[in-house]
Amino acid sequence: MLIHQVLVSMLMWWSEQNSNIQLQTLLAHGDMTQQTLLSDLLGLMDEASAIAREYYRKADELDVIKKGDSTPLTEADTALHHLITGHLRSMAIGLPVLSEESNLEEIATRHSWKACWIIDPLDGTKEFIEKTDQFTINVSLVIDGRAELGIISIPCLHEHWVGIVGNGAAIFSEGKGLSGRAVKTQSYIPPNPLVMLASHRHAPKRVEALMSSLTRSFGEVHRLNSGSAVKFCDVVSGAADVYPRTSPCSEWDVAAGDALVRAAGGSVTDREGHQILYNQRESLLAQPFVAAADPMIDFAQIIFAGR
Ligand SMILES: Nc1ncnc2c1ncn2[C@@H]1O[C@H](COP(=O)(O)O)[C@@H](OP(=O)(O)O)[C@H]1O
Ligand SMILES: [Mg+2]
Repeated sequence: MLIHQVLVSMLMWWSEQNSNIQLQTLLAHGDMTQQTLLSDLLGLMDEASAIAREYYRKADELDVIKKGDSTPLTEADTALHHLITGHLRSMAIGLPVLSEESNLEEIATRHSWKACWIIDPLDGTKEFIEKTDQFTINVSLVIDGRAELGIISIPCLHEHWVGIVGNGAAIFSEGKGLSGRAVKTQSYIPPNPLVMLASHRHAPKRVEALMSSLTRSFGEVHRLNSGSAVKFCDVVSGAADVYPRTSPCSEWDVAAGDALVRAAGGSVTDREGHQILYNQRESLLAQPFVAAADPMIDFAQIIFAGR
């Protein structure tokens, strides 16, 4: 075998043995493998992304409703919610779904769920309405409170970013099935400037406070703005080193990115440096967290100590 063929097959973690024990146990119930699961999910995300783009083309004409937390809702959010929840519920592993657009009745028993899908059918609805291209579709599989699998689809790039904790992460192009390219996070190398992610909507004071705590440890800190869960993909791609979040968001905004970044070799922790648990509390609002490309740096301590 040629060296490059050996390298390519080594990088294709998704065609190898699934070493995520939690996922293995769950898939055994549905007689599924990691490959059949991913192939099914990529087909679903192809369809969802195409529908998202159709709505995006006519975004100026969509009715926008303000929700309780004052975030917007469009017909696109609702259509994607129905498509994705319907498909996930019908899969052989038969798991419940917690979606940003679920009604209270659908998730009334959520605390008794050992495993579930947590999804945001359209993350970055404001970006969608304002046509910045930076909206995503987030799907995560949570087992015993931990995000084990995450997919962030970016319809405007025709890409699906996928991670399974313990196995790896990869980028799959739309319509190309399982022929993807593996990705790993990169270590921070001093004295390079540290790149910190934020959104242009986040309160300036909050962003400045985060930047100054990082400046004390790293010297030069650059800010990169991205909308929605694209920020997690930026951590994985090497475009940024760290994504600290103290502004409000919900568990469906975080879980897929959490699994993706950890699967790619990075870290995602709460302010105490602990792994994030999902669907465990009364509130579905996410706690402050930090996602980082280099897991050897204790960003939680640097950012949150003394706050
Ligand atoms: N006041 C608030 N409460 C809860 N979540 C909020 C919020 N303001 C913004 N968000 C969340 O932040 C997401 C956008 O993140 P960012 O500002 O980093 O791009 C929104 O995703 P949706 O568009 O899915 O609602 C929304 O869920
Ligand atoms: Mg969202």
